[in-house]
Amino acid sequence: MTKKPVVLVIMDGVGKGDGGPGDAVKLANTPNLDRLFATCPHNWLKAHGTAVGLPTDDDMGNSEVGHNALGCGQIYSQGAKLVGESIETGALFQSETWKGLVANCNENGKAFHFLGLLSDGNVHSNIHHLFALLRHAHAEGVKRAYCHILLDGRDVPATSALEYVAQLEDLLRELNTEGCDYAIASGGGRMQITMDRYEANWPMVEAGWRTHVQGLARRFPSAKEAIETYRAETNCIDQDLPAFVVERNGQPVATIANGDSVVLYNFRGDRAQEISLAFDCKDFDKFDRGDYTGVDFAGMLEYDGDLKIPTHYLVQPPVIKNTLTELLCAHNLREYAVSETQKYGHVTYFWNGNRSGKVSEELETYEEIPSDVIPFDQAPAMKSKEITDCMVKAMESGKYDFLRCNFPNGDMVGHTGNIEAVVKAMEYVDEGVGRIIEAGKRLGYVVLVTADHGNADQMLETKKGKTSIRTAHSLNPVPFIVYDPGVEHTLKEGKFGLANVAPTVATLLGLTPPACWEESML
Ligand SMILES: O=C(O)[C@H](O)COP(=O)(O)O
Ligand SMILES: [Mn+2]
Ligand SMILES: [Mn+2]
Repeated sequence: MTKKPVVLVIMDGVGKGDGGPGDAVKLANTPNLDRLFATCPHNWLKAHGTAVGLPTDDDMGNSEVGHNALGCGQIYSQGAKLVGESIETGALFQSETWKGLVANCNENGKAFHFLGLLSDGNVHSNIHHLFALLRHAHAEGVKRAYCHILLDGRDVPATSALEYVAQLEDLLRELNTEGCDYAIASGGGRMQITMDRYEANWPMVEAGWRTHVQGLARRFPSAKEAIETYRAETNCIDQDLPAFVVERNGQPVATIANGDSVVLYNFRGDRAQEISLAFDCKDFDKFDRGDYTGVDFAGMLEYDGDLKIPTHYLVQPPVIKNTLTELLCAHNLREYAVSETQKYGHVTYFWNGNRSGKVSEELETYEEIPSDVIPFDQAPAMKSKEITDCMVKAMESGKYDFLRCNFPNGDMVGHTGNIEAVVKAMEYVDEGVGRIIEAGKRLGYVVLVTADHGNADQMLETKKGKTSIRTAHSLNPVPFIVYDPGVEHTLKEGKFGLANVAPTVATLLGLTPPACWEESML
């Protein structure tokens, strides 16, 4: 077995499509990837459902669960599953945190607010979790409950928001019993307010704060009217719809007032951390919170195990142990990771089991290239050139034993639904892969090419005979290619998933994968 240093290229959101008109990976001109598939050993890995710890094989993969599995060589039950189980067993409602939130409403006459992504995408949240929380709050005597809804259209069909709003309004009507006020109070598209990640765009979070907490957005009599009006005026898909406040008798239905109880019901951490900090931090300095003095705040999960964000949460996340980084550090091996802001946390925080800290400051080097704040279909190259430059430079330095990068293009442009731009995005990824392969050959590296889940490979979907643009991830398998010129590798036959990548990297580096890991493909 060779003991060359190893490079892992993660092409975010690049799976194996059906080769049809919605398969932007196939439509793109990708001479480098074509050559790799024609000449190198490769497998197709399962990147969705149970292979990455999600409840069922109907669940598409996503960056969190994908990078968790890639980085730890194991399959952990993930947030989507753990929250579902905690609701089912009732453990969530027995927690001190939940009891405290309810008691604050019942004993101090405060309102209960539920903030989160309104869909059944099961990537960041699940509307059924929200429904369970609302029902329980009502059964436990909470009189006033308000929903602050972030419209999805990114993990679910692009214009499906009204279906989820209708389901929520039905439940709220049922819970509006004598003396109760249960209502939607505010909302907006998830790419406009509240759900920024990795500090790419704090003004987005501030816009969410003004909407949910201060009631300062355009007012409508209902969420439905807000969505319909904005659609007609802007032609935007759900994720990009502007913020709105629901009003009644000339006043916002409810704003999040000092002392109220607030649950952020998203379970995934990347896009939940900034707004959590805004609610949770005493000395918060990212924007002016007005006359805010504090609320009883809880996240659905703990979003960062190292930074302890947020202070209070309802469900314990998977505690991911024995990661590849831990193994490498134990053997004094040096690692390097790079991406641009939008995926920087994916190759660091998600990769290392949702921990933002390092195992070893000395052995780990992480580099972030600032992302632009623009719709990515307008610039499908994103920072692929800069990521490649950094990677090649790190390879040339000869300092590192294991290097990884994430090219966001297939995924970030894929989510815009603009097929033409996604084709270009894939061509930029291919260029980056080509340069890294060339450097690998010149400098003596093994280069592995893979992905965390599909997206660019399925840009169209047909439902009930109607074909429309797909903005969500696909359920397709992803490639795993071994480029090691001059060395014969035989990949084992069998069914493999993302969790088989870390053991394969360990094997290439001459290390024995821990017994708790999945098996190496070599
Ligand atoms: O957060 C997002 O952008 C999407 O919901 C999921 O995309 P990702 O899992 O690739 O980040
Ligand atoms: Mn991804
Ligand atoms: Mn994505």
